[in-house]
Amino acid sequence: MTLMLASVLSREEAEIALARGADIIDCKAPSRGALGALPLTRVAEIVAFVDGRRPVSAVVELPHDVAHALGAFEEIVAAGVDYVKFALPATPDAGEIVEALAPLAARTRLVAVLFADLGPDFECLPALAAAGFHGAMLDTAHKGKGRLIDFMSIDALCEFVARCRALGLASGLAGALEPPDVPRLLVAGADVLGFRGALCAEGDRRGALDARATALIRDLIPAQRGAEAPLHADWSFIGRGYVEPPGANDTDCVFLKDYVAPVEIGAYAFEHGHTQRVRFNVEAEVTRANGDDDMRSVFSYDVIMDAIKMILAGGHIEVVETIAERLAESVLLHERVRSVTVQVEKLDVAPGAVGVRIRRERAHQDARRLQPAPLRLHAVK
Ligand SMILES: O=C[C@H](O)COP(=O)(O)O
Repeated sequence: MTLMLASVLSREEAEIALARGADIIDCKAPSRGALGALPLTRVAEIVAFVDGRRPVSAVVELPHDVAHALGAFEEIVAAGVDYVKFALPATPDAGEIVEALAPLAARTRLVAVLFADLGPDFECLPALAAAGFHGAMLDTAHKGKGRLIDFMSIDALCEFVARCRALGLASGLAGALEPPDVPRLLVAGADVLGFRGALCAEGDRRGALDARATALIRDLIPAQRGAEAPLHADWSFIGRGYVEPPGANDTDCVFLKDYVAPVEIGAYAFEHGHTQRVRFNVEAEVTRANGDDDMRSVFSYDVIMDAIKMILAGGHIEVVETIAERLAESVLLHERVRSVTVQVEKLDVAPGAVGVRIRRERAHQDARRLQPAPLRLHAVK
């Protein structure tokens, strides 16, 4: 299950985030950059207000020397937060910093933040796990220069999440995320998606938290609906519009037409080690949107393109049928999709095109039984 983290700068904003259903209240000073710390008194105020109703996280700005760093961490822990986040620099002394924080990690939940736009080194993940860190989060350092997804492909993000999971680390994704990013990122299966800008009026992270914007993000992330509802039941709601209006039976077609990508494909020896052009045509029959111009009620073609990219990122594939089956399977994970037709064509083996077209559908009730396994279509390196 993916939780929603909302970064707030005051008790008043914490109140909005709480009322709109954020799962984690994150204390942060957006005016101080990507990972700016709030004054301790403000953090303590937010902790007191939240009063155990949700976990609270807070940012520590890492001072230059380790001795002072430990002091800063101790102070924030004393303020009563449940998680402490800090930016782990991509510098040669990162290992030393992690080691120095190991004693603290034994008694508090530390989360190292890596910046996707500053060449993050995933090789630090095993060291974080060995030092007893709670988790690792990807964010962006330079706000206003792009979203997380601009700096890292969906398959790289899936790999980050999978590596964290394999090491027993919680994983988080953030970085100027916008509402349409949510259904795309849910596929990665991260433990947390973090937001600030998307929760503010006009998407301005330095502005005030906005209740409607916060509610939109909340609605796009499936929430646990009571103890009787198993977490995995929500997996089937991934995608824009996971809330299906009762009695909605009409369908429309969302399609991807003539999408051509270089693919390592072919069963012959001569087809290995290089790519050939493959054309994709996908038609998803989806429950009709309610026409209210609200992204919560539609299924996105982005999701189809992401699924293709993730499948191709897995490396060489022998036959077009495999791609078609995997693609149909991923598209059908989305509750709104009733059936899908996938056509995959190789363009470089004959004057025209050769390939396969398949149509797959699922019974409505089957969607509820889908497991929450993240869409990991290739081996974790
Ligand atoms: O920890 C999450 C963030 O505060 C992300 O902020 P942002 O959505 O403005 O990049």
